[in-house]
Amino acid sequence: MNSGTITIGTRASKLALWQAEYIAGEIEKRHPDCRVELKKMTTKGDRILDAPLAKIGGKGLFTKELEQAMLAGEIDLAVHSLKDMPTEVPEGLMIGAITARLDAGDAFVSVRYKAIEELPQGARVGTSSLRRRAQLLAVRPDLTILDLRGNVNTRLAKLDAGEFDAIVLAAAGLKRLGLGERIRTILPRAMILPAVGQGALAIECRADDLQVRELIDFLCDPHMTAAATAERAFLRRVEGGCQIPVGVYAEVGEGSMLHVEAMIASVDGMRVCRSRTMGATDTAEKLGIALAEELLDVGGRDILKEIGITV
Ligand SMILES: NCc1[nH]cc(CCC(=O)O)c1CC(=O)O
Repeated sequence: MNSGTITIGTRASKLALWQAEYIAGEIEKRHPDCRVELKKMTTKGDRILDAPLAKIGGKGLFTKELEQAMLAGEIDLAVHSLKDMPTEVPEGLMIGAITARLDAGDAFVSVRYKAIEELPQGARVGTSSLRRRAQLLAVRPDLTILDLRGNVNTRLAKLDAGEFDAIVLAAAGLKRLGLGERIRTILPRAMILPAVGQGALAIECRADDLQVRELIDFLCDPHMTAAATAERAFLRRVEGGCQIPVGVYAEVGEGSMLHVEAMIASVDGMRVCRSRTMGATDTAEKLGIALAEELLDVGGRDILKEIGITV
């Protein structure tokens, strides 16, 4: 940060830009004498568009280049979708703030059909997420799940071109882009548990940059921070990324208790291990780990072993 100017690094997709501009606007509103600049960057996840993320492998596909630029001092902040952030943050960096979620849910989007129940036998549903695939197949084993990658606008264009009968996307991304009217239904959490951190933004900064840390502190949502702590602890314990079919959702409810719900499924949706727990918000990390242990013990470990992950 030089003379009141902060540089935010961002991916160049419409959604990433919207998110970075939103955070830049919030910072400037809160700190009128601070100027925020955006620096567009490309990540590995942006360059490889023809393969499912689970097949590309590796963690931090959407974050690594931004993190390297931050460590090199070229940018001061990176704004990410929390769900794109690996559970381990590189040495020297930290998540300085986690915002409230816009919407944690997954959206059912279709030209012809209003809801998943209306889809005919064998209907073609587009998603490259193993989590969505498994949970869709668990309730509708007849569906044909087809790979669908690309940014939100590309995915909608493929749906509109008739490649799919329906697609499933994060509701938050659609809403942020002003495409909320494309959502036919939000899939209920009883059917589809979201990805870790879905719908929330993470603002990453250098751990030793106290000035910037203080500047962004107002963006922290305490309830979401507790929820994210539990969700990310769960994911860390099951060694997950976008490579495995896991879903988890935490929320601070009545009496300030943190409720956590999670699932591990086989890729074909035939087996789903699902459970929930609750406790005080300051035990978020423990709750997430305990839930992971429970699910591993009731079948999750075997499911992960089949896809080559030993925990
Ligand atoms: N996987 C890519 C990605 N990362 C964040 C979002 C949406 C916004 C969010 O979840 O906060 C999306 C698109 C999607 O899953 O449909």
